[in-house]
Amino acid sequence: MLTADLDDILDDVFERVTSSRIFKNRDVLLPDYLPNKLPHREEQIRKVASVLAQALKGYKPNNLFIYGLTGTGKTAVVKLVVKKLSEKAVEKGVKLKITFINTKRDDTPYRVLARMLEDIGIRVPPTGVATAELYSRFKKFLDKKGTLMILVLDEIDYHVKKYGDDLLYKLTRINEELQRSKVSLVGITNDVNFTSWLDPRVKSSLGEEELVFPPYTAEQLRDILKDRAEMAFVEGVLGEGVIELCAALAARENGDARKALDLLRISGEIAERSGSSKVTVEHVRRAWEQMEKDRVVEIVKSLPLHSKLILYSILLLTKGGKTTYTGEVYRKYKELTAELGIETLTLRRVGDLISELDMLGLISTEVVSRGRRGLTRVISLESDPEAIRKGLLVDPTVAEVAG
Ligand SMILES: Nc1ncnc2c1ncn2[C@@H]1O[C@H](COP(=O)(O)OP(=O)(O)OP(=O)(O)O)[C@@H](O)[C@H]1O
Repeated sequence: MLTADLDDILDDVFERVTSSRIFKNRDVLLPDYLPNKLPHREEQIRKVASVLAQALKGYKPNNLFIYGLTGTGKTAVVKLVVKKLSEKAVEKGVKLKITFINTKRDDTPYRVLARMLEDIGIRVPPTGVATAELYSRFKKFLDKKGTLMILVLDEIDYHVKKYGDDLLYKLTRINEELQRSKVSLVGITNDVNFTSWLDPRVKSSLGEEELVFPPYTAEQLRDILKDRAEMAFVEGVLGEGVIELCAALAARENGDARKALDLLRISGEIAERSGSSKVTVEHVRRAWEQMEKDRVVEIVKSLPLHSKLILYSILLLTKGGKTTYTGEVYRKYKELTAELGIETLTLRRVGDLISELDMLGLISTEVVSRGRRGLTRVISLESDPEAIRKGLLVDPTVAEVAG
């Protein structure tokens, strides 16, 4: 390609984005944007605020445990409340330190402790100090400050599943070892079974106060989307039924506001790329399809190797919309493992992995009778073959057999 062509293309793209006829401010639809208003979360805001407001009187707030499915506004509510709370604390001259840590991003005990130290102004090298040492430094320096700390641990299940509840145990006991400071914990998770990972003492201490965030209904999502759409889109570009369709589709997916907002944003992006002056329900349908494909790619990428090889066998055997069955899949899978020179799982284990692929919605299976030869499962592909292929080929081992 000539450089001039490239310049033309980029100029065209930049021009289109900067002079968008669709978006006024696309960023307000991104997941990290924190709106000033959270419709249909008044009750949760009130509860979080009333627990944490004790800090303004100089008392240690009770620990708080928050549970709710993904996209139900847990992070947004807590962030909004702590933002206002720290403003109030400054206004009232109350010593309060609020630290927010996402333990999916800062997942190791080292990183969590390092972040806590950094937040009270102590620099920590990225590695090389024992975590026990970090913990005692934290206690020492926090106590020197004589302050109240609210420590929010978002997506706490990631940390606990990987590293156990040691750190959480220490943190729930920390006040017994502090003289002049106090720490309150706010744990957030979207995993219903999270507390089964916890020692009963940690569970009861973290859950001094508990709060559940219910999924949003389609009507509630509509209100949320309307508010954000006003800030995000140029007036009048949203076609009839766009918000309603986004809300209805996301309501079906466990009332997930993040998904609803993503859907609205991607619909706008598709409208923009296709040079349309309006966002229509057709753009929403295309955006939904694209999100579904992206979801499939992500699920496939995260499968273990043997599941990928089984799925790849199914992909080959169901070309052109055909169906296949367990015995045939097992033969193909055996060929692949032989070609790679790796162990072959038993037929029984492969049968289990096929059931898992079914549960993930990637394939569908139906048990049929083959007369005297017993039962077998008829297998067909349930998700987009291209998306499955794309997810599989990211794995170099699968790419090797795919030639
Ligand atoms: N009531 C609401 N009003 C406006 N926006 C909302 C509301 N609830 C959630 N959102 C938005 O939806 C997105 C997801 O919300 P949030 O991150 O708070 O969900 P979450 O429950 O913490 O999800 P996860 O468990 O996946 O972390 C964010 O962009 C947030 O601003």
